[in-house]
Amino acid sequence: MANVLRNSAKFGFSGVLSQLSIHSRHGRECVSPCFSLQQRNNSTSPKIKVDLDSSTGVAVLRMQSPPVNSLSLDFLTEFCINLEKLEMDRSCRGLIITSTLSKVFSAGLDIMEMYGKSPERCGEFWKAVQEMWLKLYGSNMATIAAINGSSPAGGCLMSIGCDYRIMADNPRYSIGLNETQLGIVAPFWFKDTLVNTVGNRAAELSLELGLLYSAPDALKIGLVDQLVPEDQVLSTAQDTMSKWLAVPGQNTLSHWLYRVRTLSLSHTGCTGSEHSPSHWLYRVRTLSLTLAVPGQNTLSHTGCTRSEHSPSHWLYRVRTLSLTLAVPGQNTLSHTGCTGSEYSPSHWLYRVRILSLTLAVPGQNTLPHTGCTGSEHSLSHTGCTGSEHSLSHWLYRVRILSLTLAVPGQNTLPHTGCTGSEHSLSHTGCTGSEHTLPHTGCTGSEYSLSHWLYRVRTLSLTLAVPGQNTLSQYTL
Ligand SMILES: CCCCCC/C=C\CC(=O)SCCNC(=O)CCNC(=O)[C@H](O)C(C)(C)COP(=O)(O)OP(=O)(O)OC[C@H]1O[C@@H](n2cnc3c(N)ncnc32)[C@H](O)[C@@H]1OP(=O)(O)O
Repeated sequence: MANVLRNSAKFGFSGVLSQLSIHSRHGRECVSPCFSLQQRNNSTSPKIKVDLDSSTGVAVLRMQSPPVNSLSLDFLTEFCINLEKLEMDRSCRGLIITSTLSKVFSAGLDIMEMYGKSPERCGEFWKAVQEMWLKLYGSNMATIAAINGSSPAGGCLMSIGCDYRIMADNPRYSIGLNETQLGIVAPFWFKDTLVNTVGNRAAELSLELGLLYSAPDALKIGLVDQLVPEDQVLSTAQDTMSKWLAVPGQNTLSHWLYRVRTLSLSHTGCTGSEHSPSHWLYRVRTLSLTLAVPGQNTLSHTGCTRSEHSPSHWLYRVRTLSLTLAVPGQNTLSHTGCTGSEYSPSHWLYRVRILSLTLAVPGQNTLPHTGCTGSEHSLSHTGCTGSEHSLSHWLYRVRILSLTLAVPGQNTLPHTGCTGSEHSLSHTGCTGSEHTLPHTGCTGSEYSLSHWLYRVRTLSLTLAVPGQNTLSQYTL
């Protein structure tokens, strides 16, 4: 195994990656996802077995592809077809995913798919990986991963694509997104899903170091929700599922409202070729940026229908949408002007993303605004000088600053042109009535920094709700 992995890295994952991303963006469009899935399923013996209990509405999907349930194109195709069938079967409300193999849930993406293959095949493969995640994470069924063995990389992605994870209490089993250890950069949606599961810091550490966690450690960081003796993994999943299915409207509210963080736009009623995952995964960012622009956050952008207009739906959804996805569709490394060693994947890809998120003030957070030049590799591209260049200073401050700036109508970077006093709140450069404080109804002692740093965070979140972004509606 080690040889396979070493060879894979040696023969150029980066080349494969670039081939794949090019192909994904320009590849042929998929007329019907279902049709294309069926077309490319060439396997003979089933790698997936599904049993649906019509009395409970719960299906158990068993992965049975020795030796390690690696996610090959055939495997993924079969997996997606089965998922799609269950999704369309209204009697099925819950899905449990498990493995028939001893010791392994899934070894993740099939390494053999990742070198020595034609660009077309790589494109198909990568599309299938995305489809697997989109279908799973976007499922209307309650989903539980019954992890009865090791689950590295893509296996972990599959697990965190589910609503709940029960793992065999065996310290020899491991789980995690270890791609970095293989010289592969986990795509942003792997990262987002991990962040949703374990939080920012744990995800950052995990991805930068490519960590695999033993079952007990995985429980500690929240990567799995429960450990049970190996022979009870499935029965516990079945018991747990009944709790999920007992939640009123489980297929809608509780399930969706909290999960849409990453997938939000696939939920927006788009049809036809727009379903093509590669298309979506790359475009969603740009589209969502639009949604995050104050004054343009209208529902019509998302194709939502009446029932989706319910406030609770939107309050949760748009809030996370605008924060999470308020990433300029272009905050890739090329925009930051990074070169050479700065591409070091584990460090930059994960950190820059956070940084650029911070700078994601709609409409104004483009680097051209910051007048960046050569030195833009550092955080100085925000135009700040002197001691502000210190990295730790910026990484922590900019985050707060940008929240402040995210207040509609006041979040203009051109306003910043900060000088001297920019360490104070006046660094937004606002004057007179533009001062943010009068807008928010704050007075006197409320101007104090600590007050602001903590309050503005909440305020700006609130303001990101479409149609309600008016300060007058809030009594502070
Ligand atoms: C396309 C570019 C985009 C990249 C973005 C996403 C990137 C990556 C996501 C991934 O999922 S990459 C895959 C990462 N997977 C791993 O690191 C897991 C590696 N495997 C293991 O750690 C172990 O095999 C195991 C799962 C813990 C099981 O251990 P066990 O001791 O039971 O079995 P082994 O002897 O190691 O393996 C048996 C047999 O299976 C082959 N194999 C294992 N993993 C894979 C795999 N991922 N793909 C293909 N084949 C795999 C292994 O070579 C052995 O084969 P033989 O030597 O018996 O022929």
